[in-house]
Amino acid sequence: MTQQRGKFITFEGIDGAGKSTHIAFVSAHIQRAGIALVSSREPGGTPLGEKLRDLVLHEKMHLETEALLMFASRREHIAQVIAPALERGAWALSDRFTDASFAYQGGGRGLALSKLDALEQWVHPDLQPDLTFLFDVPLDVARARLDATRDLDKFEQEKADFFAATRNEYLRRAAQFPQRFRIIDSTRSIEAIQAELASILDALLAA
Ligand SMILES: Nc1ncnc2c1ncn2[C@@H]1O[C@H](COP(=O)(O)OP(=O)(O)OP(=O)(O)O)[C@@H](O)[C@H]1O
Ligand SMILES: Cc1cn([C@H]2C[C@H](O)[C@@H](COP(=O)(O)O)O2)c(=O)[nH]c1=O
Repeated sequence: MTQQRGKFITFEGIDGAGKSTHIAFVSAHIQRAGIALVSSREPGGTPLGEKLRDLVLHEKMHLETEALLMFASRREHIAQVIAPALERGAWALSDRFTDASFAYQGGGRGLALSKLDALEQWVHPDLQPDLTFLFDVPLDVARARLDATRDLDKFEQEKADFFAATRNEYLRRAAQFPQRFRIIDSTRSIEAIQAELASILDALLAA
């Protein structure tokens, strides 16, 4: 019998929207259904990808260098982690994927979306998430959450207009691909959000 391909789930949102808070919950919910999974992040997810992450989150660089490094990290992540997991029937969870490149490098920084389309076609022509959670909050809510918790990296130090453009591009992508995106209103309590995540996951588990 052929092994059924696993599902690929991605988590997106502007910094501070709350996506990382919910990944452990999603992971535990899927594992309770008896499904093996891998959970990783972008940029990063492999030893090489984590080195690229350190560079791209802390060094100033040309916008196109930044986009290329995001896709370099992604190429390695797909080859080493995501594709092998899906092929053996495990599910793969990724804290950010290509929608983040469209939102941050395209929306936030203004890189032509046609260049991102070309990179996407080159790096993963046949791979798209089965489900993308977009954790959505107004900018002031995200900023207040970030300020309360940590030292800010290069992206997190960007100004409100950068995040407004990033959020708009996320919402544009969600409207473009409604079959895979679920927009999660992340102004609600963590418990209310997790009840919604559980019901979306249960539908996917039953499919
Ligand atoms: N629904 C929520 N209500 C209140 N606080 C929240 C909520 N979700 C997350 N937080 C808090 O906001 C902070 C940022 O959350 P988290 O790290 O999950 O954000 P993030 O979107 O993953 O950010 P980044 O992308 O920068 O890693 C954390 O302190 C978290 O506890
Ligand atoms: C994948 C990807 C990420 N980014 C940015 C978005 C965030 O600011 C950081 C990653 O940090 P996180 O808070 O741990 O999610 O990187 C990007 O600009 N482009 C991308 O493709």
